[in-house]
Amino acid sequence: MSNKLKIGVFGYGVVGSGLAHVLKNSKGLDASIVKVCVRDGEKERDLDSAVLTTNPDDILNDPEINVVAELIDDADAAYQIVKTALKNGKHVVSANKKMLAYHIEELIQLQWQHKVSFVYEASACGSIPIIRNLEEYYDNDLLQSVSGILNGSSNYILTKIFNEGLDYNVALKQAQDLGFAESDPTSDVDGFDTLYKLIILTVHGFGLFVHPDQVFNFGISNLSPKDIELASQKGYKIRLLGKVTKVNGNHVNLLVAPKFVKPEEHAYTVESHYNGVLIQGNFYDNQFMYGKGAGAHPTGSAVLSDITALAYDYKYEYKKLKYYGGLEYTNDMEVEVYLRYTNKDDLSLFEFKDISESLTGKEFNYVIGTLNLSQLIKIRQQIQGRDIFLAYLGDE
Ligand SMILES: NC(=O)C1=CN([C@@H]2O[C@H](COP(=O)(O)OP(=O)(O)OC[C@H]3O[C@@H](n4cnc5c(N)ncnc54)[C@H](OP(=O)(O)O)[C@@H]3O)[C@@H](O)[C@H]2O)C=CC1
Ligand SMILES: N[C@@H](CC=O)C(=O)O
Repeated sequence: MSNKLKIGVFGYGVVGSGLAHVLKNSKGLDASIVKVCVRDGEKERDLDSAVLTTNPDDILNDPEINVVAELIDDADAAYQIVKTALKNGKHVVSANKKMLAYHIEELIQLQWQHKVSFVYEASACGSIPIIRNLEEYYDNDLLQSVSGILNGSSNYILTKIFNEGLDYNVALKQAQDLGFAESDPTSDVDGFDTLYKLIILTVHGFGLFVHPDQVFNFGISNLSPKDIELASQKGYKIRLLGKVTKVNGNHVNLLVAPKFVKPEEHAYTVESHYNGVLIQGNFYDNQFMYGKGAGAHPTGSAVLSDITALAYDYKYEYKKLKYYGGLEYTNDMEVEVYLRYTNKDDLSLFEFKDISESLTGKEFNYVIGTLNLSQLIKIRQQIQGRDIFLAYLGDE
């Protein structure tokens, strides 16, 4: 892009203010924030009132603004903003994984149609440049799986519980106060945030659009001290993982669930709000990326990196979509799971093919066994609200 970057920012919360801070502290980029649109014009902010607005059109219809940074916590409003910005010929940077998970296919088409760039590195794994790497380096057929800890808040909570014995709700409150959690933190703890990120990584890693409803996701909100005790006795930690795997060469599966993690696995070492992504491929085997997955400055840095890329006319090429299509989604996969349940009738919902370990007691019942993921998808509405906890075993 030959022109100076004139940025219109939507949102001045954790990420928006983080971007302003890192931009102020980075030299050599000819870019400035000329307008910031927020929801509440009355809030106290460290911003010149001349740049502040509550009217989206002040950015979307300003011909001087050539880059829109969409950093708000409302996915529906974000979708409208991003669509209009692209249609108005503006380059767009976004951090909004929920919006992307539901609308990425349409927004990719729109950016092509209007010949602008749409980049969103901050939407997956905070400061880890995973999307750019999937685009540029893992741009061939060798990639077999991408898995890991994609959510900083849940990892922060699990670390605090395991390492310090902190109460779940206290740890969650800390994650919120530190700016790691989503405005609705159920997205973090119930695995939706991980799911949205995994969907984005699947587009870039495997060239496949998967609707969030197709994927089984389970979170950590039902975790009990008994689960932690059992995992610890076996020498495991519990971590919330997202995993996309190529199956039998022409299918792809996505899974989001807590996992019993062994000391020799990469995820075992990932603590606090850090994320860790394991990339597995033919011939190169395992590669691991690690970094801060949430918070103002790590995420602001990822947004700044996208803005800098725009200065060099960077666009995602979506090579996997264009040249490696043909993969289909499947949930027909065997998984080994740990299921802890309170009500004995709940066990009958699960069609275990074999059970390797079980315990039935007054207050604590569990089984470890194998079942098919497609069966879990079928019963996912039924298991909601029940006092059960589920974690998978097997490879990370
Ligand atoms: N926090 C993090 O670590 C990370 C967050 N993200 C993503 O970044 C985005 C922003 O998150 P975060 O900064 O934490 O959220 P915050 O809640 O801290 O800030 C949200 C901001 O959006 C503004 N806003 C909400 N709706 C509108 C609207 N319709 N028009 C204009 N402004 C609006 C709010 O305005 P007001 O201040 O007036 O309320 C606020 O400034 C989300 O999509 C999130 O998922 C991605 C990676 C990491
Ligand atoms: N709430 C998210 C923020 C970054 O994506 C997380 O905790 O990872």
